[in-house]
Amino acid sequence: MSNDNGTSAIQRRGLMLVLSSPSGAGKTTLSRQLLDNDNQIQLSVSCTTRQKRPGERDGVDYRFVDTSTFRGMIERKEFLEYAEVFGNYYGTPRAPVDEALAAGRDVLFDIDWQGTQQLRDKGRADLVTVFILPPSTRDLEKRLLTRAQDPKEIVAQRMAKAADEMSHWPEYDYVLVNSDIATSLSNLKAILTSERLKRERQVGMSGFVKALREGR
Ligand SMILES: Nc1ncnc2c1ncn2[C@@H]1O[C@H](COP(=O)(O)OP(=O)(O)OP(=O)(O)O)[C@@H](O)[C@H]1O
Ligand SMILES: Nc1nc2c(ncn2[C@@H]2O[C@H](COP(=O)(O)O)[C@@H](O)[C@H]2O)c(=O)[nH]1
Repeated sequence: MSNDNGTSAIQRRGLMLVLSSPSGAGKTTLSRQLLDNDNQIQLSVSCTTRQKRPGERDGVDYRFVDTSTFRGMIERKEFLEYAEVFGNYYGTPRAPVDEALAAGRDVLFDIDWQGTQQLRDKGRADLVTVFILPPSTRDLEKRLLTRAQDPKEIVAQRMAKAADEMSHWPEYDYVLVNSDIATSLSNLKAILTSERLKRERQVGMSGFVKALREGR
């Protein structure tokens, strides 16, 4: 695994980049753009019991499962975290995350504050958390309506929860106000780059410096 500061083949530990926000602030949009721009990070595909939206693909956007399948996965401890959000279950399958991190790859999570708290409670050293805020409540509602993928009553339900969800912003390492998507993407990439360059994540650095000091 190489890092991004010009030194190649220096091994580093993978990190877990978590994005949370009130529904409609732009997590999914930002995640897709980040994944398109960065080949060292992969999406954690969650399981959910909610209905598939038009255009969503099973196994790509989510794994769509029924409630009894989800409960079975809880019992078998197959989730790294799970929560009930807007009346449906959502959970992060554990195995793909463990595999990616072990291979030194980064994992991107689009999960709510409850799931983030569970990961934090497990003391995951590789956690980097980002909360995304909309520029205004009006913009948030406009985004949910123009996304045009949920019925009006679902949009109203999500708007009713937004204030509660936004109260969790101080629990996160970074906070972005997603006004302009290009600026937000650039800020997110800056966070990722800085976090990757942290000394403790560059586990191959000691060997590299040793070789340098020996004149190799
Ligand atoms: N900076 C932005 N400016 C204008 N529109 C945006 C911006 N970011 C996202 N959007 C639009 O807002 C809508 C909601 O975005 P998105 O689906 O990414 O939100 P989300 O936070 O993932 O929501 P959810 O939690 O419901 O999955 C989409 O139609 C998207 O194109
Ligand atoms: N705790 C978890 N929350 C999750 C997970 N996957 C998605 N989510 C969050 O649910 C809401 C609603 O998502 P939507 O796709 O129905 O709009 C949103 O806040 C997601 O971040 C998960 O695995 N665990």
